[in-house]
Amino acid sequence: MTSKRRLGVVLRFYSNLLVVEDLETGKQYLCKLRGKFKKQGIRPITGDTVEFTPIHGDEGVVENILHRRSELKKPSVANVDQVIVVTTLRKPEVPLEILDRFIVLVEREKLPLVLVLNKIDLLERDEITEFEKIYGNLYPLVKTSAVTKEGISELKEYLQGKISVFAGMSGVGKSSLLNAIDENLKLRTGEISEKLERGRHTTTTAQLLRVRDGGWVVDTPGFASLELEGIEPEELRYLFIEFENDKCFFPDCVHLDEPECFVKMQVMKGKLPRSRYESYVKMLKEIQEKAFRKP
Ligand SMILES: Nc1nc2c(ncn2[C@@H]2O[C@H](COP(=O)(O)OP(=O)(O)OP(=O)(O)O)[C@@H](O)[C@H]2O)c(=O)[nH]1
Ligand SMILES: [Zn+2]
Repeated sequence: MTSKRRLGVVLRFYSNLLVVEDLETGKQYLCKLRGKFKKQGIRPITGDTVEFTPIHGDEGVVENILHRRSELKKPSVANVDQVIVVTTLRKPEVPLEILDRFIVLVEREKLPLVLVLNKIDLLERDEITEFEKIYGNLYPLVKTSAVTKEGISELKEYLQGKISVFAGMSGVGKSSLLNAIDENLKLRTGEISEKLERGRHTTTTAQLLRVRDGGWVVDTPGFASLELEGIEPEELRYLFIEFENDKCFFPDCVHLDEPECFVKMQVMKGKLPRSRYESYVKMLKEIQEKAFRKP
């Protein structure tokens, strides 16, 4: 029996066992951890790339964790490549301020963002155009309908070869989009986990689901809490990526009441969307108030 080490991605956990997908063959292995991990106090998390040795059949042992490119805390997933922020303008009408909050939180994690405007089957042409005017130049924007399937293949292309987290307010259609992308997504947990689920093991951590045409999606939405916890008042302006913060008269300008503020001038001239600026001001005031209330 050959026991060559292979590279895999951690899909999910069952107490002390983990399911690893071979990066080359796509085959899934139920793995144990080498004892050294416990001694060293290190544990792989969902999304980690690991070196593992197949033992027999579909079992293996994890030998090493490779360098983590990124680590999201809620849900706890390593190596997330991008966040897909889904929003809608009707049913529900997601306030732009809520969308901007999602964007700020993703920017804070320094993760690439793809914006999805879903339920376009419910929208008039000019509603879409207006939305595009604000966000079209900031982020890749995919317009979709889980009902008519418009934009689904474009969205699939963004998922190719990447680990993606979906985010967005309740009811915008995150699950519906995943179903439209791959109708087996919810079921595709592999034979290994079926075997386990018949036992009493359950998985409590986030899981990666394999997308049929390539890529993985995290099974739990990201950024469930829209708290701006930990963001400094001086930091917020950099999370609005279109603000040209270095052009104001005062270098530390936070674009509120300072004179000769370039950002406010741009809003006045219509070169910067008012809604984005208003979201910024609301969030800034909220952060400032919290900072003030701190003992
Ligand atoms: N008209 C229309 N309805 C849609 C579309 N996508 C989803 N819906 C409907 O919107 C409702 C909510 O969709 P879900 O996929 O459950 O939304 P979600 O974002 O996963 O919601 P949470 O699980 O609460 O976070 C369902 O009734 C869907 O059928 C769409 O593109 N067009
Ligand atoms: Zn300014």
